[in-house]
Amino acid sequence: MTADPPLVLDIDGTLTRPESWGLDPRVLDPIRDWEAPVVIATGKAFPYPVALCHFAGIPELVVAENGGVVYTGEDVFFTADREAAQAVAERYRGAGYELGWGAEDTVNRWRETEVAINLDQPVEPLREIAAEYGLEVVDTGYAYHVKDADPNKGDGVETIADRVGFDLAESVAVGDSINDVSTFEVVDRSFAVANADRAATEAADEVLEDAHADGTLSVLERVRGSR
Ligand SMILES: O=C(O)COP(=O)(O)O
Ligand SMILES: [Mg+2]
Repeated sequence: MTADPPLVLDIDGTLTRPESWGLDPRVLDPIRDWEAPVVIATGKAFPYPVALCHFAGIPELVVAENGGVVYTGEDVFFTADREAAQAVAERYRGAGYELGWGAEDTVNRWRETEVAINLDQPVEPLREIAAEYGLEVVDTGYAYHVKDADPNKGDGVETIADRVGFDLAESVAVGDSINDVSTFEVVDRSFAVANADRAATEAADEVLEDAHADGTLSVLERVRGSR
């Protein structure tokens, strides 16, 4: 019982501060010092988790766009096509709605396999249009994601574990929302932070007492050296 277990970490709601955007900087040191692979698995567009790894000083092992983009540190895999999601976004705009991120839209600017819509925009028309294109709308609590139903974070994590050569049966995942359920299913031990939504809470092996980064830091403390 000396090695650290590999980690699969979500970003929003999991590495962030309560009630605001933004990383909790206390997570950076334990992640950097972790003596096993750390996979960042997020709904955010590819550059965001890559930048997080870069600034944390860890290898870039990344599942972005809810599994649509997977980076093993050597190869990038795209598991979905943005075309249909883009068509849904255009129809939604044509019906008089907005994606809700302003003119330059850095939320979608580098997004390659799905489209994200601000939670302050009406979701029902979005769901109706997405259904016409055979796509789903996933509400992460941070954005509505219009995406292919097939790719998910868990599949992406499996691809990375396979390529990097670590054992998911020894790994730990922490997350906060429905888009983390698939990662919970592929690891040994899964934890939902206290602010997690119902889907994540029900799927996790354990629901933490602490919320956001406090919850994640408590897991890191607990599982360090536990493999
Ligand atoms: O992009 C989102 O909506 C949520 O991102 P997350 O998967 O890192 O929590
Ligand atoms: Mg999240």
